[in-house]
Amino acid sequence: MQPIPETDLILNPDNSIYHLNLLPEDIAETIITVGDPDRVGEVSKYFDRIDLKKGKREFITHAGWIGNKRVTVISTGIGTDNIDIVLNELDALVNIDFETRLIKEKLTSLNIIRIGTSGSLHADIPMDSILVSDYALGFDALMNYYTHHPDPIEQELKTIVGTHFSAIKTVSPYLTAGSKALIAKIGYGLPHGITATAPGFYAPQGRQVRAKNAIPDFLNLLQTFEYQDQRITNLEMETAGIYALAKVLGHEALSVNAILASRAALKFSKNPQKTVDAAIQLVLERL
Ligand SMILES: O=P(O)(O)O[C@H]1O[C@H](CO)[C@@H](O)[C@H]1O
Ligand SMILES: O=c1cc[nH]c(=O)[nH]1
Repeated sequence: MQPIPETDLILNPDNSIYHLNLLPEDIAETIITVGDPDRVGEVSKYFDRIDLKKGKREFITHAGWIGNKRVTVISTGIGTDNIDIVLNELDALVNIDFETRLIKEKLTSLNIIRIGTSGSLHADIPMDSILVSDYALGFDALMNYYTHHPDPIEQELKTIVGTHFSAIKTVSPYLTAGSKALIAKIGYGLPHGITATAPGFYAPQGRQVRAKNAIPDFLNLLQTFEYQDQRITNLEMETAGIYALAKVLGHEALSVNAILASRAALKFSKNPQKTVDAAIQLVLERL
């Protein structure tokens, strides 16, 4: 095995990983990701003890303890381009020996739980609810750059989805399941479905402010997808990248969505912080 060159695995002068600015001993095996850097403190304020605060750019990390469980919370910023960085660097922190630059013989599988905000596509998933992503469907380009192998159920759903969205010539959506173990442990009793991950917030989520949409019926296409007991429930910007890269790298991943927008009712939450806080408390209680 050849050592990974310093152009591919970049370490800072203090041996921390390039963007996250973290050392291997800084992270726990349970990682909560949030998009907004300000949400990191909203999670860690519930820790019994915080023993690490670090950051660089939009990647803010707090680590600490809930009872005798060590937990890390890290912000990803917006979009799957940032997820590429966060997932690869978290994986490197546990699975690459920074001294030898070799992949470790014994690999560690992290539990990665996103607490994000999202918009619901259906009237029966109201604003201010909390939803868990059984699957994530990426309309972004990230996974075109990685070798990945959908399992038979993912492949079947991906094919049906591809047919449903075949009018959109420029994208080939990718689909990955969330961790069954984490869904059972943390997602029980919550509304659930396929989360669509968009490469933007406005036209890529069917919004129109001034710039005109090239795919005017995109929202309707999302809302009308149905296959067996699955439908596309909500829209956000990171989950598909997390689910797909976590699977490629051998980690367990779950996305918990605080629903702030109801695209069916054309309404946005009047108290988003309360809903986000409810999602944070729910996840921490079930960890
Ligand atoms: O609240 P976060 O986690 O950032 O998630 C959602 O909010 C952002 C857009 O406002 C996107 O990142 C989207 O995925
Ligand atoms: O509608 C929404 C709400 C939050 N975040 C998104 O990406 N979309």
